Amino acid sequence: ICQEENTLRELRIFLRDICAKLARNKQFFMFTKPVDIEEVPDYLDIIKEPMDLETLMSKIDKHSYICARDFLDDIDLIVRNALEYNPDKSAEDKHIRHRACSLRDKAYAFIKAEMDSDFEDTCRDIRDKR
Ligand SMILES: O=C(C1CCC1)N1C[C@@H]2C[C@H]3C[C@@H](O)[C@@H](O)[C@]2(C1)O3
Repeated sequence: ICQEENTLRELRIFLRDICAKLARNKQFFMFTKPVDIEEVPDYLDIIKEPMDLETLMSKIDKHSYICARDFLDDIDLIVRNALEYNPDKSAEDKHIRHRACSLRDKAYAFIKAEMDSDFEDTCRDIRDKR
C-alpha cells in the first residue's frame, strides 16, 4: 500500500546514509569491496556467502531490505566471514578481526542512534506480513 511504500522509501534513504558512512571510514576499507578471488583462490572454498559494503549498498537499491534487522544481518555476515577466513594468531588476522568487530559495533550504534524503534517495528510488521 502507499503508506508502506513511503515507509520503505524512508528506510532505504536511512540505510544508504549508514552504509555510506561505514564505507567512507578508512578503518573499514578492507570491507568495501568483494574479496578478490584472483588474489585469494581458496576464499570460496571457505566462505560460502561473500558479502561487502558495496554489495550491501546495491542490495538497498534493489529493495532487498525491508527492515533494519535484515540490513544488520548482512553486516553480521561481513563480520562472520572475516572472522572465519582470518582466524589465526598472526598480527594481520588479529587486525582484521578487530576491524570486523569495530564495523559491527559502529553499524549497530548508527542504527540505534538514528533509528526510531517504532519505525523499525512498522518495518518488521510490513516484512512479516509479506
Ligand atoms: O577476508 C579478507 C578481507 C579482510 C576482511 C575481508 N580477505 C582475505 C585475504 C586474507 C588477508 C590478506 C590479503 O590476502 C587479502 O586479500 C585478504 C582479504 O585479507
